[in-house]
Amino acid sequence: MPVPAIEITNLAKRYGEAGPLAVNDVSLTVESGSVIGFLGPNGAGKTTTIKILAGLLSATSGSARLNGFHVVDQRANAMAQFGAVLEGSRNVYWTLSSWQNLIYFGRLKGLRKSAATARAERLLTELDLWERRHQKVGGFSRGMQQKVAIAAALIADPAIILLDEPTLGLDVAATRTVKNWIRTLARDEGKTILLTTHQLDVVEELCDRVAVVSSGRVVTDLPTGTLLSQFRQHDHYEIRVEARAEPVALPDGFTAVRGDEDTVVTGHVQGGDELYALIEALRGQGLPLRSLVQVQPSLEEVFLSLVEEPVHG
Ligand SMILES: Nc1ncnc2c1ncn2[C@@H]1O[C@H](COP(=O)(O)OP(=O)(O)OP(=O)(O)O)[C@@H](O)[C@H]1O
Repeated sequence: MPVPAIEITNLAKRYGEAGPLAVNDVSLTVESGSVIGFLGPNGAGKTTTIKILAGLLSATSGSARLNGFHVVDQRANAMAQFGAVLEGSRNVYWTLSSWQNLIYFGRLKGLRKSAATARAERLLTELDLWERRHQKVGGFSRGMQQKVAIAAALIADPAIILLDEPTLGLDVAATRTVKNWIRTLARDEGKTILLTTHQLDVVEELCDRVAVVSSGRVVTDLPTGTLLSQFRQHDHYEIRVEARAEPVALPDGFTAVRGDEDTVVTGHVQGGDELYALIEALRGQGLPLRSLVQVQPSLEEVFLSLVEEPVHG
């Protein structure tokens, strides 16, 4: 069997002597070339796990390996396997330019000057930062800073990429750039990517698989499609009709909230017949239809229901 890119075995982490377990017996195997979403509510233990993988924190018990190398016992080899962008950290130096940052991190990762230069040139060009390569990163927008941070993580062309909230705080265009880039790294370059996010679209578009952690434990580990389809069986609709003074008569299970202009009808619809029946009921009352949207659950709602009742494949 090929060596997994990431292998976490019974990992636990307690901050301080008597603190709670931030990570509580996490085991996870990620095969080479896949993109895994490492998801969970705030405080679930995602960042702590990633910091242990990145050698920035020591585990209380259990082990982690990157391409077979133990992150503590074979530290130098393990550290050469990955690049990381950590949440809430300054991953690059703001007083340096993007060019200086990339050369610095390239040299730190053991690249020769010529290799670092060639790689930095390629990364900055791909990310559309070449023209501004000599400007200080501190003056860049959040999206550009994030692009530089990702480029710095990729400078030594690592096989494994750890991304903690890679699109947090980015605008639509920067999010699209980062997502496209992650997709290219995975599909065209065969990188293994572990990412955390609270954005459902990022999971849907990028992740082959999703592991959900809650209170330091993995509660679900499934292919993305399988997991998301579990939450799409009961389709939730939001229908806006013109607001009227008289109450709206609705089939069982639907609620209507009247606003100034629209009345918003919400509820779960089991199949097309029920949806038609609802629309007919509204039409029968002479209520002009303004809009109809299928509302997808947020990741937070998915997490909440998983914590209450884990889904298994
Ligand atoms: N340096 C620290 N000292 C003490 N407790 C900590 C420390 N860092 C994190 N924790 C605690 O460990 C638990 C897990 O935190 P962690 O940051 O790993 O969660 P997370 O899943 O990444 O959350 P988020 O989605 O909010 O980033 C939380 O209860 C947090 O308060």
